[in-house]
Parts: sequence; structure tokens; C-alpha cells
Amino acid sequence: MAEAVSSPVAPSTRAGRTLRFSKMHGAGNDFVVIDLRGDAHPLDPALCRALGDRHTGVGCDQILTIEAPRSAGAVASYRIWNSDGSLARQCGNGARCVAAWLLRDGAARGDRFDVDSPVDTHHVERLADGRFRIAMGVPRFAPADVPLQGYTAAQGEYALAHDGSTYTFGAVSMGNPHAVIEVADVATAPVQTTGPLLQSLPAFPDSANIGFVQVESRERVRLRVYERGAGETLACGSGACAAAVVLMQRGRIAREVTVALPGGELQIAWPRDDAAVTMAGPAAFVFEGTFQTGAGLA
Ligand SMILES: N[C@H](CCC[C@H](N)C(=O)O)C(=O)O
Repeated sequence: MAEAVSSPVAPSTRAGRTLRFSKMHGAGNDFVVIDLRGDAHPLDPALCRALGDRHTGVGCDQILTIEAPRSAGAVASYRIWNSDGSLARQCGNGARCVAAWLLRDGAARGDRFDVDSPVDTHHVERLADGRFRIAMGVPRFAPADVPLQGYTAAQGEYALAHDGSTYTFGAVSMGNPHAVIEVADVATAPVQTTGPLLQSLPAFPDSANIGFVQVESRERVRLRVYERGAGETLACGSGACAAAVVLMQRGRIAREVTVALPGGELQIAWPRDDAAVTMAGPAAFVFEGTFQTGAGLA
């Protein structure tokens, strides 16, 4: 599973902590965004699960915390928590929402700036239509980088036998692990069964985000993603990058494509194998709120 987290301070689920948040989404992948730049207490898994609960909390796929920049040129850094309380190292839709949040906050100015994710410094560009283009880093296909156990050299397609079935998929790291399964029709893809099954196999020691992709044309694909730590989401930005580069490497699609997810469309480009992948898409504010820790928590 994703890396365990040990909180350096007493669990922040103790009563009395008031957290102001912005509820946001990127193509339907939804987030609770919390400014921790003036707060010494990071979140912890229990608090993130409480925040993410769609009945007793705010409800979201991931929680994003805004923190001080780590690199010289960045305006801020952010941390990514899945709603199951696990930490993640990449979130494409979240990066666009952080960018929009930083511009509204005034920490970022102009149409181009840098933001530190847990794995990289991402160049952000605000586009004329209000969407954001993010440089998502260079994809890494080596099994050790995904990580994917049981294989030494990168393959365009892996075949994994389990319990009488054989699963064929591509595998890539976008800073977080992805498996990509090509299907004839995403609408009938076994997302809710094969997704959690593949995540649980020893081949994925850190689990993985499982994408199911249908090629409609060389310029357009459809995608559904069963995310690590959140289940099926309406969109997955790093998953869109992962599906696109797996299919581009196989020569199945052009080097610039539209990825149509249930929650919206993203534009993915990967001009050369040694280049960063860029992802363009929307970021939206939904509402502001405060969350009182400890209220109703056992
Ligand atoms: N579930 C992912 C993190 C969120 C990624 C997704 N929401 C995106 O937009 O890339 C993981 O554990 O690696």
C-alpha cells in the first residue's frame, strides 16, 4: 500500500482544531484544500479520513495542503492525502486546483509560476480560457520505478496471471504508480472488480492507480480510473497522463490527445520520449468552509 505516515505531532484529530478549507474540483476529481503555511501541525491519516468522509465529513477524493515552497523558484509546495488517509506523491487535477488557489490567494502572480509537488517542481501556465497547463514530469517505465515487482526490464505490455485469469496492462510512474488496461468500451470495463484486485496483488508493492482506456481515434481516448486510496474517481490527472503515454509508446495514438473522463476532458501532450508530459484542464472553486476537528469523532 502507499507509504505509511507517522505524524510528528500528536494526532490532530484532538478536539479544538478549526481548519478553514476550500472545496474544489478538477474535471470532477474533488478536493479539500487547506492552507497550512502558518500552521506547524501537519494533518494525519485519521483526520484526512474524517475530512474525506462523504457522510460525516466534508467529502472529497483527496485533501491538498498548501505549504511553504521547498525549491527556490516555487511560490508554494503542496502535500497530497488520499481520502483513505494514505499519502500520495502526484496529483494532476490537484496541481491545477492548487495553482488556481494560489492565484486567488495572491501568492502566485501572472500566468506562469512554479509549484512544488511531493515529487517535483511543476511549471504552471494559466491559459487564456482559464484552464491550467501543468508540466507533469518525464514518465518512467522501468518496473523498479513504477514500482512493479516480478519484471526486470520495461515492457510495452505485461501479462499477469491470477486466480485463473490473465491481466494485460502497461505500467508507468508519473511520480505515482499506474497500470493501464486497454478495453473495447470503458462503459462496460470491470473497473470496480479488476481495479481493486490488481491494486492488491504483490506485483504492486505500493498498490497502484488502475486505468481502463478505450481508443476512440488517434487524437481521442476515453478513460476511467480506479484510484489508489480513493476508488473510482470522476477524473485522474496523473492517470490521464499515464494512459496517454502508454498508448503513445505503443504507437496507438498521436503525441497530443484529448482524454475524455467521466468528469471532463484533459489535453495531454508528450512531444518526445525524453520530454515532460503536459496536462491541460480546468480547476473550479465550489465552496469555502471550516472543519472542527474532534466534533463527533470517537
Ligand atoms: N490516488 C493517487 C493520488 C491522486 C491522483 C489523482 N487524483 C490525479 O489527479 O492525478 C495516488 O495514490 O497515487
